Amino acid sequence: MASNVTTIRVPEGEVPDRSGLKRVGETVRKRLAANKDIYKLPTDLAEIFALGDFMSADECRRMIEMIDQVAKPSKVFDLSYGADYRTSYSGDVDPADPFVKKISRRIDDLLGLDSRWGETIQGQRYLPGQQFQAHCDWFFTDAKYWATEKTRGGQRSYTAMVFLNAVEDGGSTDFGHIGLSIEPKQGALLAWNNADAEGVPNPWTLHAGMPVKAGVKYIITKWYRTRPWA
Ligand SMILES: O=C(O)CCC(=O)C(=O)O
Ligand SMILES: [Fe+2]
Repeated sequence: MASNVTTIRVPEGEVPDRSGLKRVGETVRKRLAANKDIYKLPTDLAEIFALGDFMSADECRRMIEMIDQVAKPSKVFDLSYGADYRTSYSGDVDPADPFVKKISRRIDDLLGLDSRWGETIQGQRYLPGQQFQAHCDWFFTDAKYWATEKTRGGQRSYTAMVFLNAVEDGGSTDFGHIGLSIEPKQGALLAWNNADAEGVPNPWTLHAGMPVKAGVKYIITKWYRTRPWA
């Protein structure tokens, strides 16, 4: 079962939501190129961007408290993954909460994306030994869940993630095929295009939340679709 964990299944034939993926990529590329605080990670294999101090220490602490209130064992979309695949605890922070709304809008604004395309922000907590093994955030359009997901916003285009604390040891976000490892830094945002410039889901975006060795790791993630999410 665990053997398919790192298998890359590139969609064959027609690529669902290709024009949407291409459009989102162009929108964000243009938007971030005009932002001098943005750092583009040094690779041509995927578009990955970083921004320090996206959230203040106070905002991070407040979000961590909210995550502790909603965190339950994490789920994965593809049930064929093994049991140790995503061992973190996660939960949606209240999308109606004014503070969550503020952070959510700030992410939309940074990327230049329509808030309607964004999923609810998900919080995630990793204790020592917990991890999110290598995966891509885009949906496998040959999987069962796609029948539902295609009607509720379609393919995932962009991912935005914020590290809410520095981790004592471990817990980096690793893009294994590209050879990039990003250490958690409080308030820092990472965002990447899950597709390539042509609108095809990009297997180079394979990434993992590496096991926490000491301390605890908190993050929030916001995934964007190609059409309004519902
Ligand atoms: O925890 C991490 O560093 C990665 C999280 C992740 O891949 C996700 O939320 O999609
Ligand atoms: Fe991910």
